[in-house]
Amino acid sequence: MKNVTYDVGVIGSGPAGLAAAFRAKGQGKSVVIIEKYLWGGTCPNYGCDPKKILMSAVEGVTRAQQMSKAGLKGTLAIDWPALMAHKQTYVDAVKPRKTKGLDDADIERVYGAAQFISTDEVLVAQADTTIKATDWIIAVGQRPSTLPIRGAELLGDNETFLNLAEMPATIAFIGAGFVGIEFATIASAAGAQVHVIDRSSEALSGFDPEHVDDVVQHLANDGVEFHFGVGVVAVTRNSQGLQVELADETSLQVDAVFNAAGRTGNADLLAVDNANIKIDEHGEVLVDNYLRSSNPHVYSIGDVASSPVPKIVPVGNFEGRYVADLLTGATTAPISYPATPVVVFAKHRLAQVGMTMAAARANNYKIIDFDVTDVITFYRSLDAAKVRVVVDNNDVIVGASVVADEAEELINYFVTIINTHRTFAQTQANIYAYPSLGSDMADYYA
Ligand SMILES: Cc1cc2nc3c(=O)[nH]c(=O)nc-3n(C[C@H](O)[C@H](O)[C@H](O)COP(=O)(O)OP(=O)(O)OC[C@H]3O[C@@H](n4cnc5c(N)ncnc54)[C@H](O)[C@@H]3O)c2cc1C
Ligand SMILES: NC(=O)c1ccc[n+]([C@@H]2O[C@H](COP(=O)([O-])OP(=O)(O)OC[C@H]3O[C@@H](n4cnc5c(N)ncnc54)[C@H](O)[C@@H]3O)[C@@H](O)[C@H]2O)c1
Repeated sequence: MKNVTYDVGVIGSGPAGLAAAFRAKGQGKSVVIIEKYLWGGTCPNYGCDPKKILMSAVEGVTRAQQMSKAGLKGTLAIDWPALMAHKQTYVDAVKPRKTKGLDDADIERVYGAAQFISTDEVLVAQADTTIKATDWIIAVGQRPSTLPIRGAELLGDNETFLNLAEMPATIAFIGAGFVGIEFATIASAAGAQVHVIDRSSEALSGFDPEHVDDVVQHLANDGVEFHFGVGVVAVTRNSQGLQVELADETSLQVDAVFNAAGRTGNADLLAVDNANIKIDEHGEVLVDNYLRSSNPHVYSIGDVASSPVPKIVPVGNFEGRYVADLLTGATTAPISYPATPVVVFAKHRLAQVGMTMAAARANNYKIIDFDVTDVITFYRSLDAAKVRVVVDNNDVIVGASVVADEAEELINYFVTIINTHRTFAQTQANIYAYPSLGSDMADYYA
């Protein structure tokens, strides 16, 4: 058994863990990082990045469909195996790139599942190693929640969907959250007949309901069938494939079913009791506003931290850098998050940042609607685009929601506007390239 000691130990090599490791090492700490599965974690291997690559083909098909009314002839179709091969070239390069980056930075890597054996020590049995660290950072992410239904073992998840060799003819997604809506978009564009089932009455909770309706309607127009307000009771195999039994006593016959019903933290697998670390019933580490757990030398960041912020890559990065700065004394302040944009990569993207529309209504803030369909960027590709903005009592922009082909880019302008506390008039202080998403903003209030 090998016994080693470091200043900082990081468990999990996803976006959060890597950000912490590089920052702590860059500030002079000795650092070890432990990974039990794929170096780089969820996002680049079986999350955001492969999804966004598959989405490129969807974007191409969508743009061609829109332009078929305006001078573009012919139809485009997704060649799934070829698209998957393209995706895989990206994913295959992740591990060598991440491990080389760690090696070049002189950050020690250990492969295997970590478990705490005392308040400052971890065992990685697969590597026959125990590791002591002055401070530990838990960045072990989340896994798909297990659905409490009969036949749960027949369901695929985000990883199996993003590795499908062939697109099944009919698919059901359980859950109309981020994963269900994004994967339904991809599967539908690739030719599958798609069902989305959600026990709640609407998709994408937390987003502006009217903009969510637009996203759902765009998908429904393409033939995606939504089943809201009904749970799944069981999934069973029969001679034609899989049968999904719904709580309203109807059933669906499909070729594949995917669990998109939420995720649960991985901290329950870390033997946290041995280190006096408290976790909640969702497998997430309870943290204070320094991201410190109940053990003062153990911190938690990214998806597995029980913090009130979206579980997305840029938040994990931000938290990783913050905790490293805390450990090196570069900061002593509690964590404070800037405006954080979230995006649903549906057929027409839905993005929001800052104050939600629900909070705006509760605060009696003004909500301004812009139908920007006729503004040059959206007009040229016949995109039905909408922007909704919240301003406070001083006309300062404090929130925005966008449904548009390029919402994930447009929302970034609002990130800067909100972080710099600008009014609409003050956004005219910048000159943006014309015509572009930036210059379009002048038209919003022209
Ligand atoms: C399908 C999908 C699409 C997504 N799309 C987006 C998107 O478009 N934009 C966005 O911002 N976010 C997206 N996300 C969310 C994003 O992937 C996560 O927020 C991000 O990966 C979290 O980073 P993390 O470092 O906290 O955890 P992870 O990336 O999950 O990394 C945790 C790592 O810890 C390892 N680990 C777990 N337990 C142990 C252990 N005991 N010992 C050692 N290692 C361990 C895991 O193997 C994993 O590699 C998506 C997620 C999914 C599932
Ligand atoms: N674009 C992005 O940034 C992106 C993309 C994918 C995932 N993510 C991250 O991953 C997390 C998980 O995403 P997700 O879509 O799995 O979860 P989610 O929480 O966004 O949505 C889960 C949905 O499943 C429904 N549901 C739960 N249990 C159910 C049941 N038994 N039967 C039917 N419906 C049920 C819920 O009502 C909800 O609508 C997100 O919170 C997000 O942070 C982000």
